[in-house]
Amino acid sequence: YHMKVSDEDVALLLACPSSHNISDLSDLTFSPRSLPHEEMACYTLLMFEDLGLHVLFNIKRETLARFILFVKKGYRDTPYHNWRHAFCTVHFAFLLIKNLDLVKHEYITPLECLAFMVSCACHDLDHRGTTNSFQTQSGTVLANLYSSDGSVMERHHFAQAVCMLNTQGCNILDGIPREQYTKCLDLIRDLILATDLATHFTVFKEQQKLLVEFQKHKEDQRRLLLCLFMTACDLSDQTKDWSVARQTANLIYKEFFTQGDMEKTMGSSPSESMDRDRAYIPTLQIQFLDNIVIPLYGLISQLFPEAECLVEACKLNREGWTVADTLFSAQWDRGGYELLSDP
Ligand SMILES: Cc1nc2ccc(C(=O)NCC(C)C)cc2n2c(-c3cc(OC(C)(C)C)ccc3Cl)nnc12
Ligand SMILES: [Mg+2]
Ligand SMILES: [Zn+2]
Repeated sequence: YHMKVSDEDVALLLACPSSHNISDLSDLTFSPRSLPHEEMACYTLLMFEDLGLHVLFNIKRETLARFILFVKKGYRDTPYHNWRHAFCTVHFAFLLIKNLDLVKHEYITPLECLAFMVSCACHDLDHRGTTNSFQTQSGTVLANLYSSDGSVMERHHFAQAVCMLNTQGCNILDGIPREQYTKCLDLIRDLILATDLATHFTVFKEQQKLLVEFQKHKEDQRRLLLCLFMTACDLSDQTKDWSVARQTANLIYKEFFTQGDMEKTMGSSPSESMDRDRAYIPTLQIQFLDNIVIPLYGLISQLFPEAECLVEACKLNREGWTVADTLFSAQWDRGGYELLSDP
């Protein structure tokens, strides 16, 4: 298992020349999907260092580099839930921390900042491109392990994160005093579990109460805010321009339809979103934006006015889908699906 990341890989990453400097990446509109695949590990290292986390928690640069490379290898080559998605998620956390000045204004503590960045990197580790209900319905090993507690995939992602941290030479938390280490791991667990869509709705009601008057000194309120930020990071492609939002939908439905095909072969009938013969993507995306994405960034922008541009970007993408809808329905019977693929 250890041979997955060689000392040469680590040395290469430590010497990584980056074509942009980190300030180019710090704007809320910057799209991390525009960066070359082979530079993502390097930018992950640079983001952690830019936040000064290695100094605060005396993390050796070599340990951080090895951890990042292990996390990168911990993702499978699925259309959407891959290392690039994890990188985009970490990048958006970086954007929130920098642009909302979260640590400076004491919305989160430095330890919470570290847990937030690590949770984003690890939040979809070893994803197979299938949903929680697919695990349970097809009785996978992961379902046997976790289905009694729900959030099957998210519990697996957390278990994988713990496994990474316990790998020799990768434990970026081993420089932290015992009681802070436990608190950090507990927070990583909550933050990764927060990315289960099924629990999002219940928690979101709680988070809306935060709006009334947010008390920074209350740890449970900061934890709710961090869970809100986790879903915002997970969905951050929706805050970029139309070409990114459309391409992401393309990748997600590639995964969904593959799962639907598998479910058909297994004799069970897939839900509409998973069924390539029934799903109409523009309508599904407009519903997703209206029901989940826009309310989420809307709540964040009520707490942080500087995040208003994120809501505007999501609304523009919603417009994109209404235009696609008119185009699609005009061409739909003639296989308008190709419209989704890149020109
Ligand atoms: C563009 C976009 N469309 C989506 C459309 C539908 C769904 C979906 O899961 N529908 C239910 C199933 C049973 C059919 C998710 C979508 N999605 C996500 C996403 C969000 C997640 O959960 C949080 C982060 C908590 C919201 C968790 C996983 C994913 Cl893939 N990310 N981007 C998207
Ligand atoms: Mg996930
Ligand atoms: Zn994700």
